[in-house]
Amino acid sequence: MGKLISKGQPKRDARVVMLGLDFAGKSTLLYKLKSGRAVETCPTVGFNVESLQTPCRVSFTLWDVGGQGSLRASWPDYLEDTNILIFVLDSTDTARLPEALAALEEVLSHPSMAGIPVLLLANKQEMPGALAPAELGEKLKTPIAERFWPRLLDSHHWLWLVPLSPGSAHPLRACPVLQRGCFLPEQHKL
Ligand SMILES: Nc1nc2c(ncn2[C@@H]2O[C@H](COP(=O)(O)OP(=O)(O)OP(=O)(O)O)[C@@H](O)[C@H]2O)c(=O)[nH]1
Ligand SMILES: [Mg+2]
Repeated sequence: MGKLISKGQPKRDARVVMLGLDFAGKSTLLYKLKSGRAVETCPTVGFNVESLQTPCRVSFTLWDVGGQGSLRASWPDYLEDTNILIFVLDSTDTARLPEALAALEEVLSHPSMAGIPVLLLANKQEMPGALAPAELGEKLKTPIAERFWPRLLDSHHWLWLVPLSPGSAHPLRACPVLQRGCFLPEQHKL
C-alpha cells in the first residue's frame, strides 16, 4: 500500500486487475465505471482495459480479464506489477462458489500477489436469492476453504468483501479501500 499512496505525495496511477469466473459481471462493471451506464456485454476472450479517474484522486488502469475456464491459465500473465486485485463473485451462483474460491486461491498463491490488497466484490446483490456479503463471507469460510483460508489472511494485508449491484450509487465508492484507515461501513473484513 505504501507504494501506492503516501501522505503528502501526488497520487499515482494504480494498475488494477479484475478477475473472477465467467459471468460474474466484470465487464459490466468495467463499462459501468467508464461510462456510468449499463452496457450489454459478451463473454470476454482475452481482456479489456480502460483508464479511470477515481473520486479519491487515484488513476486506475483497470484490466478486465476473461474468466472462462479455458482462459484462466493466462491469468498469471496479468498479475505482475499489480497494485490491487479485484475479484468479482456472482452472489447468486452458490453452485460455483467452490470453483470461484479455488480460482481465487490460485491467483493469491502467485508470487506477484504477496502483500497486494484484495477486494472481493459480491456482485448481483439486487437479484432474488443473492447471498448477502456476510453470508458469502461465511460460505467462503466453509470446510472447503479452511485448508487455505488462514494462509490467505496471513499473506495478504487487505482482504475486503464489498456488496455491489447495478443500483450502487458509484461503484468506485469502494475506492477508499485503497486508502489506509478509510473504510466503508458495509464492508466486511474477512
Ligand atoms: N442482475 C445483475 N446482472 C448482472 C450484474 N452484473 C452483471 N450482470 C449480468 O451478468 C452477465 C455477465 O456479465 P459480464 O460482465 O459479461 O461477465 P464477465 O465476468 O465479464 O464474464 P466473462 O467475460 O465471461 O469473464 C451479463 O448478462 C450481465 O448483464 C448485476 O450486478 N446484476
Ligand atoms: Mg467479460
